[in-house]
Amino acid sequence: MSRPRAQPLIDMRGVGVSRSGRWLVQGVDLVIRPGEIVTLIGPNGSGKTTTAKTAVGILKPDSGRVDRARDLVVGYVPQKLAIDRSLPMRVARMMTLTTKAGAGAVEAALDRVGIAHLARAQVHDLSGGEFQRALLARAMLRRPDLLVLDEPVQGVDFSGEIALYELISELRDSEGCAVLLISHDLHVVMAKTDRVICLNGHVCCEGSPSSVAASPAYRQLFGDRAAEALAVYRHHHDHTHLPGGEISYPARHDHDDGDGYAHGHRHGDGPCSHAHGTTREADAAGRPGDADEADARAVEDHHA
Ligand SMILES: Nc1ncnc2c1ncn2[C@@H]1O[C@H](COP(=O)(O)OP(=O)(O)OP(=O)(O)O)[C@@H](O)[C@H]1O
Repeated sequence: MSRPRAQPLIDMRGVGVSRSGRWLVQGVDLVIRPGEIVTLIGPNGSGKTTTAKTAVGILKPDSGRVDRARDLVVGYVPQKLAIDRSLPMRVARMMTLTTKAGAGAVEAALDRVGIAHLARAQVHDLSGGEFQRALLARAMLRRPDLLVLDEPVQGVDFSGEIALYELISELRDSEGCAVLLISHDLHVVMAKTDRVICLNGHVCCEGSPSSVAASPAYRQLFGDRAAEALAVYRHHHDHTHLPGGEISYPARHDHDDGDGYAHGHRHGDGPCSHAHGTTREADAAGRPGDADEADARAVEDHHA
């Protein structure tokens, strides 16, 4: 699965897609290297799905070119699924609708995303977060070089959203796959994202989450308020969930509750305003030693 860094999995240059005489996207450059997490953001209709579909070969470009690594295996979780969730179907069955896999592999994949206990559950009984995990597990069954996730946090509440982003970055680390993530949610960009590409029919700007948030093109597109609402989340692996449901804390940890200052506490010591196990990387202007995040702005999230 690991390929030399010099060889991109996807290399799009000047790509345009046109329908009915209208350019849906134009002049898009997108390079995805092995193990990278690249996030496409942009308003509704800005061409994120079109770009992702063109990257993986579902759509053909009308201009420019797309090069893909030889034998590239893609795990694609589309935004809209052709699965009628109201029909009776067990989770384990859904896993093998599009990919051949034995019962052991299905069980392992569900276990990997934390829902092994739901293998025999009905798909229509799953919560939004569980359903997204099942789709992730199904995509991982293919052992992809590149995982493409179109709006993976749809139908997921705020803390579930953070947990899903965590899971995605853990899968990247353990499986070594690259991830192309699509989001129109400007409030949260996972901290593990290597690069954000901001689209609006063309690439407006690109870079680390914090540099994109600070860029004039991003601010022009989404406004200063949106730029300030971009929060970058970090996870501190500070505790272990024991089989009996108890939580073990090996040591105190430092975190930032959004006031710009890190301080130590443990869950259970008192009120903890952030989602379980996750802290917000707030206004890094006041945080020394994190140059990459230097321009990050974070304000109270709009989900609270
Ligand atoms: N087959 C098609 N024919 C004509 N127009 C299309 C087609 N597919 C997409 N479009 C249009 O292209 C534009 C980009 O669509 P796309 O789905 O790529 O945007 P998006 O950024 O993913 O949007 P969203 O955040 O709403 O999912 C939209 O205006 C859409 O209506």
